[in-house]
Amino acid sequence: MTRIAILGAAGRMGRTLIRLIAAADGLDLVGATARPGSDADGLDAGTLAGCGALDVRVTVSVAAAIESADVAIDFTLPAALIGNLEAATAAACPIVIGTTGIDADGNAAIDSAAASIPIVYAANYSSGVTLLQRLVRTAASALDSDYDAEIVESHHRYKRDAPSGTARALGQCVAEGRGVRLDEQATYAREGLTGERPAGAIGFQALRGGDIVGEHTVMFAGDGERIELTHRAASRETFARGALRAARWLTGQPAGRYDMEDVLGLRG
Ligand SMILES: NC(=O)C1=CN([C@@H]2O[C@H](COP(=O)(O)OP(=O)(O)OC[C@H]3O[C@@H](n4cnc5c(N)ncnc54)[C@H](OP(=O)(O)O)[C@@H]3O)[C@@H](O)[C@H]2O)C=CC1
Ligand SMILES: O=C(O)C1=N[C@H](C(=O)O)C[C@H](O)C1
Repeated sequence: MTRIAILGAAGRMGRTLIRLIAAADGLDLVGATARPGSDADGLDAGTLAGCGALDVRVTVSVAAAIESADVAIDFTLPAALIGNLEAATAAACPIVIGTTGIDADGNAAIDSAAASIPIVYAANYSSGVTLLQRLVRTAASALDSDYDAEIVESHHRYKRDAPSGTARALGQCVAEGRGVRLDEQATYAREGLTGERPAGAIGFQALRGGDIVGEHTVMFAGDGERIELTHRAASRETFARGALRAARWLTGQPAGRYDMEDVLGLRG
């Protein structure tokens, strides 16, 4: 039995994860957190998620939520990440992180915590996007920079960060395939008298609307042809199933920072 604590239990992903844990064999929900001041504090986590009471109270204390957990799963907001990492490190609790919009300090905090506990971080836990990242790296290394790279992502109206973490990760794959630095080539959105497109730019466009779960296209536009690699998620369960797979896998790993390629055994 893998005992799991969900950090961010009141969110769209948190509730999806709780429902899947409740329905799964071999998984047990033992803790759940909400933002301090949240109406969800003190509620039964299963009732909150809409799958019936699970006898697990939502708390604002990360330490209490992870006390008896084999692994924590974090789908919160960037502002919560450092505190969650500190609590996981203090409790020696492995953690799967799905939160996006993390800045350089947050990223450094993950690296630092990974020196003492095992951590999986992925901007997208779907198997399809994990494969897409490989395809994009391959395409970018095969095509010269006359093929302009543009990344277009679409998400629901509630999403708070842009471009998506997945879009940034795909941009990183283009940069790696080309052997360049993303921070030197990235162009975010366009407006006004922009001038001609700089050679080698990696463009990002973010669309927001309705209930779109998450769609990403990487376009390589050349003269006379273009290649488009697209992934469309139709359900949040796709991400949640991947995160649960990562959680099961992580409990057997030594301290270190891992991603979905490690979880899926795709590393050469
Ligand atoms: N890696 C992946 O595969 C995926 C990543 N994501 C990412 O996961 C994150 C969450 O997405 P989603 O569930 O849609 O967003 P939501 O806004 O629905 O959920 C985030 C939840 O975290 C809560 N929260 C904020 N601060 C804390 C805290 N300190 N402790 C506990 N809970 C806290 C929020 O509470 P409140 O609303 O009260 O502020 C909210 O309930 C986003 O960064 C998103 O981009 C999403 C899908 C897939
Ligand atoms: O906020 C979301 O919903 C999603 N966020 C992740 C991201 O920023 O890439 C993954 C997925 O696209 C859904």
